[in-house]
Amino acid sequence: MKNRIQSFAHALRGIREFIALGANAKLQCLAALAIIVVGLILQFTRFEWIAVILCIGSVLAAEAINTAIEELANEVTEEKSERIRRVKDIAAGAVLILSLASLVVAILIILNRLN
Ligand SMILES: Nc1ncnc2c1ncn2[C@@H]1O[C@H](COP(=O)(O)OP(=O)(O)OP(=O)(O)O)[C@@H](O)[C@H]1O
Repeated sequence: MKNRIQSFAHALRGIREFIALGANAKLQCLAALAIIVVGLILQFTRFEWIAVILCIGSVLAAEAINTAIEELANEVTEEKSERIRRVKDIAAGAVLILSLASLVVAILIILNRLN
């Protein structure tokens, strides 16, 4: 049980560090807050909230993994490296894919509410 609590504490420390490290993370948290406020104003339905929560969770989790990959890559080498460039670009691409998909979901939900 103590191990479980310790793992949870480590994961919470990881979330704190990921938000402190990345400017992107702060922006994404701000965007999440904005859509939550819009949802409260437009009174999203239960299923719309499910979609929004999944989108927010996916983007933040992808950004956290991206940050972890960047940290690891920098530990491997801070010198110019084609492979490190590719690794970082692909990880950033994964965040972009989820961010764009989430943007489309948000737009569709908002348009649906306004109709
Ligand atoms: N060691 C390296 N060798 C070659 N290119 C690199 C290297 N480190 C970073 N890059 C390039 O610079 C970009 C930005 O990398 P950086 O580590 O500065 O991340 P960042 O500024 O936090 O970016 P992101 O917006 O993706 O979080 C990478 O996507 C990659 O194209």
